[in-house]
Amino acid sequence: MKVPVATSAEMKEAEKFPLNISDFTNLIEVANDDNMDKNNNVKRTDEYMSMPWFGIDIGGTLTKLVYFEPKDITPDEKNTEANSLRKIRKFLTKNSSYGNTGLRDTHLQMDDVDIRNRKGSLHFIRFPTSEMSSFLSLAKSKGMADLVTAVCATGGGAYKFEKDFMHELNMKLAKFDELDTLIKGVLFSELRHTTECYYFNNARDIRNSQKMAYDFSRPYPFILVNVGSGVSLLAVYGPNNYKRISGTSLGGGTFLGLCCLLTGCTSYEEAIELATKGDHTKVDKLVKDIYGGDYARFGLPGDLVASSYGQMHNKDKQGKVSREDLANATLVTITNNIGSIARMCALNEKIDKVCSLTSLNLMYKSTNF
Ligand SMILES: Nc1ncnc2c1ncn2[C@@H]1O[C@H](COP(=O)(O)OP(=O)(O)OP(=O)(O)O)[C@@H](O)[C@H]1O
Ligand SMILES: CC(C)(CO)[C@@H](O)C(=O)NCCC(=O)O
Repeated sequence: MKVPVATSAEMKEAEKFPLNISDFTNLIEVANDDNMDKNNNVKRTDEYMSMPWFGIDIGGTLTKLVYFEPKDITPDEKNTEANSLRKIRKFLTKNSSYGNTGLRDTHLQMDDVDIRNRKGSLHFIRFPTSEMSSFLSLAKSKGMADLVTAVCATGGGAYKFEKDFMHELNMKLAKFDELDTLIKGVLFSELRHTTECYYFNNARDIRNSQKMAYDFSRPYPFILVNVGSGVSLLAVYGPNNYKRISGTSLGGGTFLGLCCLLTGCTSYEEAIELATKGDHTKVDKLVKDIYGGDYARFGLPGDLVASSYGQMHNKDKQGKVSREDLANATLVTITNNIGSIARMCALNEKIDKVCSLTSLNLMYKSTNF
């Protein structure tokens, strides 16, 4: 595969940009007929939109719903507010679970957010995409269809489920590209100085390393690694200037799928719990298992994984590993592989900043409406 490489002009251009609030005034996109082309792709973003404000990111594994709760409602507004709108606001903000599988991540809530001259809170709700039909039924029973005729949507599911939204809720999906949205989401949360962007100092000795805030005030250029079900790698040169440079199908979905197969676990939470307790060195073949120590000539330390799952061809060893070890090895395999690809991309692009974004620790990537 040919990997596109940044020209020196592109690199120079990229370095000029500091992070700038004016880039994000279009965060609330407007979903209405005038604003969408015949395929419901959004054309313009500069109009007023009536409440409620929602955005939905329908991914291959998880659907993420973001809801803006206005906190500056005037008494007048309260009086004229539709009863159904008030009910929906209460339903979403007073509960933390919805139906059988919907959950609100209260720890991710963003308060005192200014959007389109309104002050309020952003609430983040998620459910498995496989439960889309239950979500549509719930949304219908709560009267969503009476209040909203179009909702801004991203992720592959915005395309896949477009007809279902129309059929079940009579609701249009105003579609935004998932990678455009991803970048806006990253820059939006960074602007709020929430130190969502961090790194580990002394990362080689992870048990003694500390989590440090990363100063993202002059971000460009950077490589963005989006670990969803699959993985996309982007080279970002400016708020509206990026390219998708690579991808891999070995992502979060692979971790979860392999873990379920290998350990019999049935949920992501269980898979992560197991992985946290296990030891991958019982499963993998390390450099020292092959060399008896380091492979010094090429700088490969003895503790480096030489071959993922490399001990598992041996029946005796298979009998000695636990479910925890297998889950840990799966996590290490997937994350090491993503790390290697990210490093290769960074070298190719001559970019020294790599930012990884992942639901594996439940960060939300899109804050688009
Ligand atoms: N509660 C959860 N249930 C399922 N997977 C989870 C959960 N929490 C984190 N994950 C991990 O996050 C991954 C999904 O990440 P994300 O939501 O970013 O992807 P997606 O948007 O569904 O996929 P894609 O962008 O590839 O379409 C899963 O594959 C899994 O590894
Ligand atoms: C298909 C998407 C973009 C959907 O989010 C993602 O899952 C992905 O980037 N997968 C990896 C595809 C590849 O091998 O490049």
